[in-house]
Amino acid sequence: MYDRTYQAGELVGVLTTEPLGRVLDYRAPEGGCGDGDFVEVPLGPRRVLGVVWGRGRGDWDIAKVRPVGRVLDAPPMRAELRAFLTKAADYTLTPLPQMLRLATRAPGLMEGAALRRVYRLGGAVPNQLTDARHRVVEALRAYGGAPMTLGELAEEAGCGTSVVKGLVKLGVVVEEEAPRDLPFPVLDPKGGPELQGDQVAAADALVAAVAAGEYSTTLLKGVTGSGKTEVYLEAVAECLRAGRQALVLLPEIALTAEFLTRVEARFGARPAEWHSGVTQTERRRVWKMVATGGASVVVGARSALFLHYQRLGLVVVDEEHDTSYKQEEGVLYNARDMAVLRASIVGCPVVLASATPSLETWANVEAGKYSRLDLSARYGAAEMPDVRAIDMRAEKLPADRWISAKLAAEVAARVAKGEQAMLFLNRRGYAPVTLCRACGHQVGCDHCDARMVEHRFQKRLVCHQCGATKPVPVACPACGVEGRMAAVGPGVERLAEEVAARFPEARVAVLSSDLFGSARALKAQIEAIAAGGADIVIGTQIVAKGHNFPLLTLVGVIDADLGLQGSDLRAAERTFQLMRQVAGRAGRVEGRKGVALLQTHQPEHPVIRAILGGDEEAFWRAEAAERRAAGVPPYGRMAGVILSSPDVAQVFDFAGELARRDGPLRKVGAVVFGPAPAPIARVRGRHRVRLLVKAEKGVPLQAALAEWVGQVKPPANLRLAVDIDPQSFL
Ligand SMILES: Nc1ncnc2c1ncn2[C@@H]1O[C@H](COP(=O)(O)OP(=O)(O)OP(=O)(O)O)[C@@H](O)[C@H]1O
Ligand SMILES: [Zn+2]
Repeated sequence: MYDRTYQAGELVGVLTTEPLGRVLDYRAPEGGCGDGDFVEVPLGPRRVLGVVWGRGRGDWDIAKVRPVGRVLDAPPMRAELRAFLTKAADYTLTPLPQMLRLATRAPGLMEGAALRRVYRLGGAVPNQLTDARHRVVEALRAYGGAPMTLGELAEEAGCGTSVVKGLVKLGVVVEEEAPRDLPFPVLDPKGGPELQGDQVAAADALVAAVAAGEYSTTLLKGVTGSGKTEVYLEAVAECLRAGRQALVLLPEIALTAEFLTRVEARFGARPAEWHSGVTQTERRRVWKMVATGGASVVVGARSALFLHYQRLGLVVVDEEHDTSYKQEEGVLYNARDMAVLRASIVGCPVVLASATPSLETWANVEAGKYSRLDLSARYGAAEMPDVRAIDMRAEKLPADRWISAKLAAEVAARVAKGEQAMLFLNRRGYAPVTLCRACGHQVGCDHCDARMVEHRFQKRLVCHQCGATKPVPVACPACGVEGRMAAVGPGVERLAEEVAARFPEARVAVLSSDLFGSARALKAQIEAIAAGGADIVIGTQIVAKGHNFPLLTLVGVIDADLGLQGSDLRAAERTFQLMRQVAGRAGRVEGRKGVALLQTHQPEHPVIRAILGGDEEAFWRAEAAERRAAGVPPYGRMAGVILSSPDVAQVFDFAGELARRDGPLRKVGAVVFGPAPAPIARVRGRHRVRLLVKAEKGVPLQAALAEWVGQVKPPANLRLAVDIDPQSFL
């Protein structure tokens, strides 16, 4: 896609974010325009944002072709990004306008540069602040001193604007007219820790890859606590020296705060931050600065892949196995795979870091497509934890208790020594089921085929599918008998109750994504735990990822079998990754050896044995052999088609017709399975039906899929989504 310029009046194609299904023809404006220019074009009565996308097609009534309104004052979109969007759209079968929307999600793109009034911390030292005033100061600190508009600041602090104005009078907060969009401070690549053992060779290899300035993908596999982060930050440093930009993707916003602090310590200033929790003002600044070179390092969530890098030199995907890299709503894409695609188009290296890589990545290494670097020991003298099973069949626990005597004794021993214990249960809320003891009825959601989960903290039942809530009923909604509704099974809140009863002296902290109003509150809690502010930590999967709790020496997994149920083809892989990851939180400091105890009803299960045995390569080989035999990913290809409609008969009829007209799929040897009701057969009042397409690796599946679904036009209220390489089968 080479760039051309067009003289005034020449026909140009313009791609907009409107769902039109095609690039529209316009005439180049006075002064001409070029490929990639951001333009404002008339569309019906409106003016919309677009990007010049090649020469005009000329297949439009020439008398109706209108001129481009104006060329915007923004750096043009590079050919590289246009090519990436095109290929990503083709790969995920997403209409191009929807892809463009991912790349233009910055506010105010159509406005020019101007001054605006912003607020930042001033010199005056605050003392004796009211609660609301204190929150304003904290909000400014949390964003590392980045200025905010009055509205943003008041919203972040949860107070009225008069509180901010009051602080301005005191000199604690400064009000000023600032040019929009200041560049980010320059990061200093010098310094960094002295690397040890196999860290040295790994960092050298990554630095060399950055210096080469060519596409390559490297798996950086290192046991938990081995220094993967320190190693890839050396590659980031090399990128800074070479005057290129680095992107570090993290799987979860909750991890960014800790990570930014770490980058600041290493490079002397904070990098740009990009995710859904960032203010509009800051988003706009990041978008512009990335495009003009005023930001050299971006730390972000998957959507940071769609920024307009001026000179991208490195992409790091941390915890590359993490399922949250798969976007499950709107455009269905896997950020890890798209990172590799973008890097291959730009011509820069990708680092995939993980202690427990995905089988996809492992297989790509085996096939010689990716290279691999290993860090086999923890940093310093810290040792890997012992992992052991507790056979729950022998434990005979009463029905409302979940901590075995063995685990309880270990917890008590840690608490007595002043160390920390973590209890892991991957279930939010108080109890997964609310049941009537008189008739057996289970309370379900009114809009979904899902049971309501009791959240005692909120005093409500919550649907984890659609978010609907209702009070816990006193009388059974089915039989009307009062006072027999009972909570069945444990969630973290209920586990916390058991812990409080059994260890009344211990300080207990519960970490679950729904218990924190903001990322900041969660960060504060994590810091408090790291500093020794709790004896027992109870958590869902947010505790498994990336955190460093130096005092933690015991991890107890309440139900190691939880992930093994169900028919997901990745159940074994996911359980293995999660258990190894959570066990890896224990004993991260030298002299404090850690232990992980897995409560299980099936200690002989091959996956549980693999987790205990710790022979990872053997596990991957066995898992790979099974998938190969079954012809499923990564050794075969899959695509899911999810159809939904308020009308159950209509959606089954339509799915049935699609399944019968499978000619385009058969041409490439692909087979369609279904239709079948989706495991969650109704969400938000819509009935859901799935089709699954399986094909051999290497066949042109996307083209066949496009032809196949293109044969029949869905009725107006039926939604059809194609999920290439599906990760979840709900
Ligand atoms: N060469 C080094 N010099 C000083 N400290 C180091 C070095 N390597 C690692 N560390 C420290 O050891 C700890 C673990 O390192 P790091 O967080 O980079 O490991 P990781 O492999 O990314 O861990 P995880 O997979 O568990 O997230 C950190 O506190 C880090 O600062
Ligand atoms: Zn629901």
